[in-house]
Amino acid sequence: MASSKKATVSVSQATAKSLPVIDLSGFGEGDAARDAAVAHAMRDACEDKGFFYVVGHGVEPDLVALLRQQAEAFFSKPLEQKEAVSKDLSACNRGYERLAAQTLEKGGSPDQKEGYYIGVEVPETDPRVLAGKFNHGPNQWPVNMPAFRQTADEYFETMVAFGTKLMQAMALSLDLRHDYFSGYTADPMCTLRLLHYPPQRPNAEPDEKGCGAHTDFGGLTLLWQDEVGGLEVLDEDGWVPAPPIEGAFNVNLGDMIQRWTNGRYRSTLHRVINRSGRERYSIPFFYTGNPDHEVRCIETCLAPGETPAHPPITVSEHLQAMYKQTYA
Ligand SMILES: O=C(O)CCC(=O)C(=O)O
Ligand SMILES: [Fe+2]
Repeated sequence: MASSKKATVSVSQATAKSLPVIDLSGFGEGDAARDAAVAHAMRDACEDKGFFYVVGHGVEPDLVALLRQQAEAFFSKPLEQKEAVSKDLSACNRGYERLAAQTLEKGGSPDQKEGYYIGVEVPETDPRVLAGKFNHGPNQWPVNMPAFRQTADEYFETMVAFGTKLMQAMALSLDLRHDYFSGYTADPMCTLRLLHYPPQRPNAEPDEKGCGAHTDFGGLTLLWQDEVGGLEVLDEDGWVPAPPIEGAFNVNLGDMIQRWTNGRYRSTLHRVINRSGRERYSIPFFYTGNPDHEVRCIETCLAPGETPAHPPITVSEHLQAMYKQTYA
């Protein structure tokens, strides 16, 4: 990727020591030394903050731009049209979530963002839906926006492949076989979320944010953010910016990975404050894995004599517990 060199330079200036850039190009293509180098960089990043940038991921910039365009077109519609595909109408958390519907920071003000959730398309007649399986079901799609659905579907598929590759790199980083997570990456139930943040209001409550301080629930989050900025990550010295780098994704680990690695790999607090005075768009993709897969403390994450801090749990059980906490 032509932009990766330039990108590496700009982040080291922007966020000082905080967030590394990992170049995924060539990973998993038969060059053991290259794979080891990626795994090594990933281990350092995951043990530190679990927050890093990825370039060389192979996601086409045009695809991202198209989805960003579709997101803006949808969020620009009148509220009644957006509410016609409200998440409240879905039994599996798909569709539109209005401004201030979520409060990610415990005890904080509601988040100044609106969103749209898309998941794996599972028809109403599927036995898993009939059995009431958590978060399984059909998506909702806005009417008269065929490109919205088409682009989201294509993006979803691309991001599943990207996330699967990162899980292979993570396995190597933990001194495991590259396919250690294959049960988790088989039929993953991921969530694509389109987000729109209006500019921070001048008369806002002092604690008001686009997205309150939180850690992500699940596995990997692969975040594309536009050029506006506003994402911040908590570090030893306080909140540090995680500014956009053209062509790079922000990747961070969720609580489930922290649990899986017995705390060796980190899920870190982050938040968004859109101080730019402009509209901000971002597209997080939550790679949460196979819902039935068992998350059991990884053996290479236990020091001699150490015992797991948590009992085994399935991906689905973990996610349900987390959803209950934020939407309670
Ligand atoms: O919009 C962003 O930059 C971050 C969003 C986020 O942290 C989340 O959706 O979990
Ligand atoms: Fe997040």
